[in-house]
Amino acid sequence: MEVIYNHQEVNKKIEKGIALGNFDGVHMGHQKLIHHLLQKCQTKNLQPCVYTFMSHTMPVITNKGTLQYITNIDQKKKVFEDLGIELLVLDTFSKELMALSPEGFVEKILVQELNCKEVVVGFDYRFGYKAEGNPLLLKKLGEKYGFEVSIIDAVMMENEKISSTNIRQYLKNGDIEKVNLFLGRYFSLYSKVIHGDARGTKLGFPTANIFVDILQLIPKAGVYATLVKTGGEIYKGATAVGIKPTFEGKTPSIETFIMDFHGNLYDEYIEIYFVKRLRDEMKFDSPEDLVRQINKDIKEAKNHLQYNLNMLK
Ligand SMILES: Cc1cc2nc3c(=O)[nH]c(=O)nc-3n(C[C@H](O)[C@H](O)[C@H](O)COP(=O)(O)O)c2cc1C
Ligand SMILES: Nc1ncnc2c1ncn2[C@@H]1O[C@H](COP(=O)(O)OP(=O)(O)O)[C@@H](O)[C@H]1O
Repeated sequence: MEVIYNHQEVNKKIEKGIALGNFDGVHMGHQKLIHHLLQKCQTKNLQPCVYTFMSHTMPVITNKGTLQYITNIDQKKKVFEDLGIELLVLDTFSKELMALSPEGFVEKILVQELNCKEVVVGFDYRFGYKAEGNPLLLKKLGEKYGFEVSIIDAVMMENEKISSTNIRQYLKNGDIEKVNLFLGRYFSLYSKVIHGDARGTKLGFPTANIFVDILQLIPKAGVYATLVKTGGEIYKGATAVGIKPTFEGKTPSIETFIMDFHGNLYDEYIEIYFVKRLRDEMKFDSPEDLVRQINKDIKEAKNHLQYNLNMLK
């Protein structure tokens, strides 16, 4: 899959089918949309492309601060590539772009720059100045400029609409199983191993602490059964999310004891897949009490994970 960071660098000669949206999470609804696009592209011999922005557009449009994301750019790239997208355009949501009317966006970006012959969007897609354009307008503009538009309905699961907003709420509540159901894969964090307080080894449980971008949405504080990918291998893990109240911690950290692993992970990138929430984070009276509980957590995590190890590629 080719990744381009500026619409001006796209090869205009190639006719494309394009999926439009923010795609945070690349959840089951997004995946349905992508599958629809791939089918259309195959029938019409078009290059399947996703056109999206480096950062979410809504906080910029509504001027409401920032929005934490479910999937970072690296993860989005991987999921789109795995789905079969051939070109990913990660454009900058610039002032010029923002100022384009809905028709201006269609004419300048979709038609002139991207050579678009097919567009697929979700039912709630908005575009153009102040997000004034909707899917019906896009359909009309498609007739004028010569491309077909498909509008994909919300995908439902357990009587609920799958949406990035719902997934964000479930993550905040620690309902990781619902998050995983809606994503159609395990929620994961992909980041670099950093130094912690160097206490883990002394306690008998070294933990790989990862760097967390303030824009990354993380699951509710607590202990989780996780799978950990490092060096191409997958291990079982027990991950603590929180401030370590036992040690009067203040800043949130994410740290993982990796089972059957020995080695140095500092500065390596690891991916942590959240499988099940085990308990809330607690303040223990002594480090010994914490260690007793960590032993129990590891046993419990192991039990939950024994059938899940093969679920990851
Ligand atoms: C499975 C597991 C569960 C944990 N649960 C708690 C907890 O409930 N409360 C707490 O204060 N710290 C908890 N911790 C975090 C430990 O306090 C932490 O691993 C230790 O302080 C080492 O930190 P360091 O890596 O920064 O040196 C947990 C760690 C693990 C691996
Ligand atoms: N089984 C393991 N699980 C997690 N980290 C391990 C393991 N074995 C060795 N390590 C290494 O030990 C480091 C954690 O040691 P720890 O004493 O907790 O220090 P820190 O506070 O810097 O995280 C990890 O970053 C990793 O490099």
